[in-house]
Amino acid sequence: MSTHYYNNNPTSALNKTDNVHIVVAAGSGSRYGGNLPKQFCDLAGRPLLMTTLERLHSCTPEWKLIVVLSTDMTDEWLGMCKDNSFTLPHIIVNGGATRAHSVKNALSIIPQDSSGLISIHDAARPVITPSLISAIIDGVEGCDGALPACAVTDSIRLVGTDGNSSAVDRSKLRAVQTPQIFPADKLLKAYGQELLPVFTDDASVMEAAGYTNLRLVDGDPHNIKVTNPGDMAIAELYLSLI
Ligand SMILES: Nc1ccn([C@@H]2O[C@H](COP(=O)(O)OP(=O)(O)OP(=O)(O)O)[C@@H](O)[C@H]2O)c(=O)n1
Ligand SMILES: C[C@](O)(CO)[C@H](O)COP(=O)(O)O
Repeated sequence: MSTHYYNNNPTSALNKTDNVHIVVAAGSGSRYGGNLPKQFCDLAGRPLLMTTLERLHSCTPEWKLIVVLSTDMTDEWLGMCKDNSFTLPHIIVNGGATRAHSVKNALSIIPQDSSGLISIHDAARPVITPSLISAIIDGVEGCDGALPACAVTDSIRLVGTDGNSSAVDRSKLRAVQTPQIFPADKLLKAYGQELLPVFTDDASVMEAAGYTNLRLVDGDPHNIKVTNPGDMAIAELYLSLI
């Protein structure tokens, strides 16, 4: 796996006490569609990923940034950075077959004796705010990790294999967002296990490894994941409001 230190000095890239944001941006954006993965599509005049990175950095300027990119998009991303005079230092790591594998690749460059915090954030969630990040960081204290979650506002039905469905008590459900933040030592251990398709987020990886003391903090309904066509316009609107 190659590692690219964008606008940074590789010898001073990561120390064991560093706090790190891992921004996963190696997906193909199949639900969003189009020729370019959504994280490189235009949001307010430049590639979405730049907004995500800048907002994370402005909330936590001392945290290091790792960006996970598919190998076939790395040169294109570097070109976009040049074209947009985007100079924020970040380390680029190759993506994996699934989101979880992309995270694992990023973790492979973190010092194994790291004592910092690691945040994992979807590139596709550009409307991240300082107050949400602060609440999650505060939430990690004394826990195995902290993650933002929102109450579900639609009614929910569970669909069986026979096509029948039944109502579910939505008061017990939460929709989970990112960033999800964990002590590095625990996260590194958790990602040592075999990665299963059911691991759709990092909290599920931690839980499967026995780290069940996970604190849910109030999520932000504006912190949407750009997933389907139309979501970009909503994200742009939300950015203009916050
Ligand atoms: N192999 C993968 C798959 C996803 N991601 C990242 O994980 C985040 C959440 O995934 P999702 O929104 O599902 O993105 P895609 O996988 O690109 O979308 P789709 O499922 O529609 O193809 C995104 O920022 C995406 O780039 C990643 O880094 N590596
Ligand atoms: C990590 C996540 O954004 C939390 O809601 C979500 O699980 C990602 O799912 P996706 O299918 O990879 O978009």
